[in-house]
Amino acid sequence: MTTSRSLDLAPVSAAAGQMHLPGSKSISNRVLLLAAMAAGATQLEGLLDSDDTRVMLAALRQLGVVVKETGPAQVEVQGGIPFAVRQADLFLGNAGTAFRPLTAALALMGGDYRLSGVARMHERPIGDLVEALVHLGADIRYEGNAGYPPLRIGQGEIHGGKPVVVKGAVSSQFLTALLLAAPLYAAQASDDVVIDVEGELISKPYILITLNLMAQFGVQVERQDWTRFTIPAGSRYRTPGRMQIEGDASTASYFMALGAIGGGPIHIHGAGSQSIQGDMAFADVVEAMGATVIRHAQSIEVRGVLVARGDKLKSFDRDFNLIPDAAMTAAMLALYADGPCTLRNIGSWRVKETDRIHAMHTELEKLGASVESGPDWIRVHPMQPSRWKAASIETYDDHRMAMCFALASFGPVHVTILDPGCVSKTFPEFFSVFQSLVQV
Ligand SMILES: O=C(O)C1=C[C@@H](OP(=O)(O)O)[C@@H](O)[C@H](O)C1
Ligand SMILES: C=C(OP(=O)(O)O)C(=O)O
Repeated sequence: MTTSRSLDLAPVSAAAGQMHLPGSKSISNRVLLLAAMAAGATQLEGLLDSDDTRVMLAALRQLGVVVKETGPAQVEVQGGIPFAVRQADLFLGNAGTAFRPLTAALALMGGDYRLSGVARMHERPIGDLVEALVHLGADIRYEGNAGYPPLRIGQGEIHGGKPVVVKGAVSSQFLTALLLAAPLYAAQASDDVVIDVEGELISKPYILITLNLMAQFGVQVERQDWTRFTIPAGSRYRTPGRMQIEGDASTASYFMALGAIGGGPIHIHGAGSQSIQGDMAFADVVEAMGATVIRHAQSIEVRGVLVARGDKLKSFDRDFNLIPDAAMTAAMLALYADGPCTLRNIGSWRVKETDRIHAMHTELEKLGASVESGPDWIRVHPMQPSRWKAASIETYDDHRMAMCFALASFGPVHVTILDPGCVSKTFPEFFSVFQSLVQV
């Protein structure tokens, strides 16, 4: 039964069927901004319709960018810089992919802006990005705590010449933000724009998404390893005319998992071997755990074991730095493994929609699981059949907590998901799609 406050999931035994992924969040928010910065009209097809893209769309419209809805999941963006509106107060919810890139773009736009979000967004760090932009001459002030939103952005005096230095250990979105915004001043610059990464860079595959999409909008970035990125002087965005957005690979992870523990086959349409998203590597994770994966160009099929009948997946001890979002799904699969599963190098979980290491640890224990965790790792022990406890799972306003814990319904107890509506951050229809694929 569904209420707005909770969703009761009865034990399920198997899963099979077909599903179509909603558009990729990471790609949708990048191409909305790219299309807004590229002169002329861009048709975007397959756009994600969720909280994170709605705040980006609303912000762009507030900034004077004309965006017309031309069909389902389809918009036409009339781009051009600078944006027409030079003064705006923008609310960006909890969308990192809107907040970070808009901070960089608006810092170079020559207007006066205020950027804020939900309370949790004001606890998510942005200092490394602000520091890089301020060194470049941007005028950015913290309205509350130093290092965190809300931000006030003024006109600044951007000076080129030196490399822009950014740290990448807290979030790759800071580098993505600088890269996406770089053509705003590379267009007029007489020298190439150089961005250097200081120290470790996490979540690297997301940078490849950024570079790929910038190239589709006419800007070729030269990458030297993961330390130096060069945007040629004179680079400016050109509209590709039309762009098809692929399905969301992080969302695909829940359905790959469903095939792996519910027998399958689950056929996931919208992203496959041609995907530009790093989270497609979650297919390798389920494969290593014993599932059979068939990769098509734009879809993927997963068959697996029947954990409700007592079958087991193989355990793992793995570094998940490259796929931090899909990693949460792997933590759930650990319940059905043949030994303890360790997820390493996931320190960024602490600063996402919630402290995900804490949240996962706490909620898995409510189900009866034995869990250990440290600053940047978590270990989940497989569930013994007699240990399962019916539980109400807190979701901490984190869409991935809600989507992950749906996978607990393969245990023998009822699982209640609290505030299931929080899936609207990236996949408002998640639970109806999930329920259409499972059998009691
Ligand atoms: O650039 C992106 O689209 C994203 C990068 C990742 O963040 P971090 O780089 O902060 O790990 C990821 O967790 C987030 O959901 C989307
Ligand atoms: C970390 C996430 O989101 P954001 O884009 O807000 O960083 C996520 O979707 O898991």
